[in-house]
Amino acid sequence: MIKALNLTHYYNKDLALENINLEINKGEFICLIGESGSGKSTLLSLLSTLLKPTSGEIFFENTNYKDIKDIDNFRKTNVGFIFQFHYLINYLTVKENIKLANEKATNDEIYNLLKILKIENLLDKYPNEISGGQKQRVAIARALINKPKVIIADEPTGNLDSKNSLNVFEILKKLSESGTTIIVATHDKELAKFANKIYEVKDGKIN
Ligand SMILES: Nc1ncnc2c1ncn2[C@@H]1O[C@H](COP(=O)(O)OP(=O)(O)OP(=O)(O)O)[C@@H](O)[C@H]1O
Repeated sequence: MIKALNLTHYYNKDLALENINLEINKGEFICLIGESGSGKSTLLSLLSTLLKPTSGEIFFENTNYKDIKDIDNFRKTNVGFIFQFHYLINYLTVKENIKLANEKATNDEIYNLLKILKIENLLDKYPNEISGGQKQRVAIARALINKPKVIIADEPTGNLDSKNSLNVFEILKKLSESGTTIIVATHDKELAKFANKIYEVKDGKIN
């Protein structure tokens, strides 16, 4: 589904990733592990079109990223993002935060999604009225509302306790089992065991 060929990325003159080759199939759950600064976030940014590689190619369902005309629209329709910090807007309710990602989402769609994530009772709450784990589940709902084919998550549990972290990975696992491709960067080797494949990024390389 996603294929990366000989990806190399420099920030100015600093090499961040070198000659990465990856093939990710539909519904796979991939974990990138590695030390801080090893290049995980850079790789996620390249795979999700947020960043253009210095050299190399990336294909999405056999289409070269370079041939995609409207990359913003491509990203909006195909990729859902989850980050370490939830980036919810404090003066909007849970429902309104999710609507920001998809203004056409109906109340029923939002309710059903929140029900799957077991937070349907939080629909009209504001972010500062709910817990950290609940906020991250709202962020997951926001990433899912467009029914993306791929979820890219960068340290999605970096800010959560172990129980909530486990819960987030269980949700991601279920999503992959229903066909969504999941690519996650994490420091946590135990949580990485949820993945079908673990890649270690070290000094900008995958061995
Ligand atoms: N925007 C940027 N400009 C310049 N250098 C950058 C930028 N982003 C990352 N780097 C550098 O690229 C290298 C890889 O960083 P990256 O953020 O991809 O690592 P990481 O494995 O995700 O780290 P962490 O686990 O701390 O998030 C590091 O040396 C970092 O300093």
